[in-house]
Formats: sequence, C-alpha cells, structure tokens
Amino acid sequence: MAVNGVSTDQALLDAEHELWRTSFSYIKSMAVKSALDLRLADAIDHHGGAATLPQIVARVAVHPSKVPCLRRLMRVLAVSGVFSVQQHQTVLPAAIANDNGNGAVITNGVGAATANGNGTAAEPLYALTPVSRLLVGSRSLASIMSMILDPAFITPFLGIGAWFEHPLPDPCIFRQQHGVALWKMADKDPAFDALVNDGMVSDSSFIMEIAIRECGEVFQGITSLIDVAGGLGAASQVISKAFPGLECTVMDLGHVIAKAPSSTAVKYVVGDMFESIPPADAVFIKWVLHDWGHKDCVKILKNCKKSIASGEKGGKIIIMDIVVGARPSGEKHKELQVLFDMYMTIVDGIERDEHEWEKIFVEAGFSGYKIIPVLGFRSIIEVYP
Ligand SMILES: C[S@@+](CC[C@H](N)C(=O)[O-])C[C@H]1O[C@@H](n2cnc3c(N)ncnc32)[C@H](O)[C@@H]1O
Repeated sequence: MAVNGVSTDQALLDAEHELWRTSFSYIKSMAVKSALDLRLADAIDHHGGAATLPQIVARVAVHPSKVPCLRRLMRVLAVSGVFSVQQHQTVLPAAIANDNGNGAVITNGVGAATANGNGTAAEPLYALTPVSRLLVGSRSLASIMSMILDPAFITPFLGIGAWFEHPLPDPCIFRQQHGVALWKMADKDPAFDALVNDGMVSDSSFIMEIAIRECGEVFQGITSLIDVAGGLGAASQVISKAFPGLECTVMDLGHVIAKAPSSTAVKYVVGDMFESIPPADAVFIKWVLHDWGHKDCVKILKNCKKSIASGEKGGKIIIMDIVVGARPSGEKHKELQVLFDMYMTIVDGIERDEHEWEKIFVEAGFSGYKIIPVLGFRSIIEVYP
C-alpha cells in the first residue's frame, strides 16, 4: 500500500515476498521433477498412501549421503500441495531416545523427529494428496509431467529473454535451442520420441475418460472417426471402448504409427495432415492445433472438412484444446491457460481465445461451432461444416 505516493515498509516487504516466490517457482518444478525421478509417490503409495521418511527411503534410489536432504525436498513438496505432512508417533532407536529427552528437534539421519523423552518421537508422515494421486496408478500423469520437465523441453526457455531481444531468424524456441523442429527430433531420436509419445498417452488416457463421462454425447450418432495426429492412439482407445460400434482410426506420422499397438479395435494409418485426411463421419483432433499458427490451422481444418464431406453421418470436427477464458470456469483456469500460451512458444504455437478460434473456423469454411468447457482448463469444440 502507498501512503502519499510512498510505499510502506510492509508493502515493500510484501512485494519482495511475491518477487521471490515468483522467481523461485522453478524450485517447485524441480522438486516435482525429483519426485518423478525418484518415484516418491509410488513409494508412498506402496505404504498405503502414507509413509515416514525411513519407509520412503527404503523404496527409492537415494544415495545414503543424500538422505538428510530428502526431508528438505519433502518439505517443499508438502508446501506445494504435492504431499501432505502430519506428525506420527514412532518408537525411537534407544540411542536417539536417550540422547535428547527435552523435546528438542533431533535428526535421526532421515529427517527431523521430535523426541518426547518416553522413547517415542513425532516422525513426519508424508501422505498422498489429490495432486500426487495423479502420479500413481494406471491413469497416472507421471509421463506427461516427466516430458514437460525434461531438459529438452526446459532448456529452450532459458534463452527466452534473448529470443525476445533479438530478431532471431527462428520463431520457434525449440528449434532455436536444438537446431531441429520438435517433430523432426522425435523422428530421429527414439528416446525423445518415446518421451513425447508416452507423455501424450498418459494425458489422453486420463482426460478422455473424463471427456466420455462429461460430454460423451459428442461421439454419439457417428459411425466412423478419424483421430488426426492421434499419436499412439490412447484417446481413440478410450473412445472405442466407450462406443464399441464406432470405427476409430488414428492417423499420424510414420515414425509414430510404427510404434502403435497392434491387435486393437482401433486402426492406425500413416498420413500427413497437411496433405490429406482419410474420410470419416467425424474428425477428432486433440492437442494438435495449439502447436500450429493461424495459417497452418486453416490448412489442417480445410483438410478435416474434406474428410467429413465424404462421410455419411455426423459431419463435424471435434477439437480438444484450450479456449482461453472460456466460461464458466474461465477465471479459475486463466493463469494456467496463460502459462500454456507462453509455453507454446516452444513450437511457435499459441493458445487461442474464442475470437481467435472463430477466425480460423470461418477462414477454413466452417459455418458454426460450439464450445463445451467441461474439461478443466481445456474445452471440447464442435465445429460444423
Ligand atoms: C501434441 S501431440 C498430440 C497427440 C495426440 N493427439 C494426443 O493428444 O495424445 C501432436 C502429434 O502431432 C503429430 N504430427 C505432427 N506433425 C504431423 C503431420 N504433419 N501429420 C500428422 N501428424 C503430425 C505428432 O507426431 C504428434 O503425435
């Protein structure tokens, strides 16, 4: 707060606090990355969803010399809401119990325990929260988070200041950093390809089950669906299970389709969405258009329109992507949507508001659209020819 135009000390300290918090946000990201690398959530899950530090240490690959530091990592993850922490009475080894009988904090090698003088101590108990529950089990988001936090995806952002300052020839910061476009790198480097594809599978497996529950009606009444740039087809696998009568085909680049699962109800075809898209009643296109600029999106959607023109029923495009500010939950998700928009500079992509989407649809020759904002920070958009 300012008094006569001069900030009070409290206002200065509050502002300093915010500046540090924002500048230190990357420590939270790196703590999540450590949790993923060490599989901390799995270790806690193994103990029924809550575990002491010694129990966690017994299940993760932490070097003994780093064990004392793990408590500090757990504390960051706890203040970030990834885990919760409670005190838990534990019987102390005799040497420790005798060492300190006055309730002072002592360290037993893996964390801080408070001795209470009767041979027991309050040992922190770390528990899974709704956030870390998303990192365990069959619908885990661990792979997509590992992808986002991989050095290949982080390092381009270290040069973002210079990217803004200079008229660099390349609008794409990934290519600027790595000398090759993301999808080209995926083609050439199998480990990177697996990182991307597995990440996408984890995201699709998670969000598509919710999509089917929240707005499954968008897939009703169509008999064939082409999942454009569908990766390894996790989204189509979920759709196909929910609608067994619906013939689902995934189209993607050759190096992706080569790794697609075989013997499933879903078909896979190699194709380039900038060239042509096989005919179907409806096109599904998830988390693709935000990778591309306006002109490229118009081109892709024109090809989508040609695909459904030859289909018999349905005749629509089903887009899953962010619509920045889409109501009713626009304000709640605005921060994440804006962060995503900045993030998409990695491939010279963009997150669009309704107006920007509409311009693309009109230019691609579509007559109408409907935004269904029921997927958290993302929406489904139905687009009609
Ligand atoms: C962000 S991923 C999305 C994958 C999938 N739709 C999902 O959400 O899980 C983008 C996909 O676009 C594919 N892709 C890139 N360029 C393509 C092109 N020209 N034609 C077809 N697919 C392409 C990539 O191989 C990758 O699988």
